[in-house]
Amino acid sequence: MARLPYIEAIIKETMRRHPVAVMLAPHLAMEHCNVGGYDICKGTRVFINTWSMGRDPSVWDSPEDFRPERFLGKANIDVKGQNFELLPFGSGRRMCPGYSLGLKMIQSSLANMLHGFNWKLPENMKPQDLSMDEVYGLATIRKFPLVAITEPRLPLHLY
Ligand code: HEM
Repeated sequence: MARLPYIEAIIKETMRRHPVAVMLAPHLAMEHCNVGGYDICKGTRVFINTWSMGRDPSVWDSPEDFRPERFLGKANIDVKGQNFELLPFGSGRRMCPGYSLGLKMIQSSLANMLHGFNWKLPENMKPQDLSMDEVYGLATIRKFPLVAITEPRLPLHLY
């Protein structure tokens, strides 16, 4: 995967715009603390809204644009809980313990799907017609299923 930086950038950009968990699991402040100038009292239940963070114009340039290139050459912005502007797996002791497996599965599936097939939208449909609306829930899913046409791009004996 280290040699497929654009695939990695697509996944980061997707997780910024469409995080699987819009709201991270509730966390409880064990002690009084101050985060970014905000006092958080002991016992406060804290909700992290990754959806809003990914669309914050004070953090992201043109946040509504889907632009994987924003992550190229910026290896310092990662999804592993150290860059607080992008927390699709949470952060700290309660962050997702399956993040490495999850990332590898998404990266290899996407790379294989793009390597093995040409993808296009159904006839007459333009990319801008594609609804990217979501349904809020424990995990965020598309409001309207994606319909795409695939055709093999490799010799048939390889499938
Ligand atoms: C792309 C795939 C995945 C995403 C986006 C994801 C996302 C998350 C998020 C956002 C949390 C909450 C973190 C927090 O509140 O700080 C979480 C927790 C958790 N995830 Fe994942 N996850 C993924 C895959 C997996 C996989 C593959 C496993 C197991 C094999 C897994 C197991 C868990 C467990 C056990 C927790 C609870 C951790 C705790 O509360 O201490 N996840 N995940």
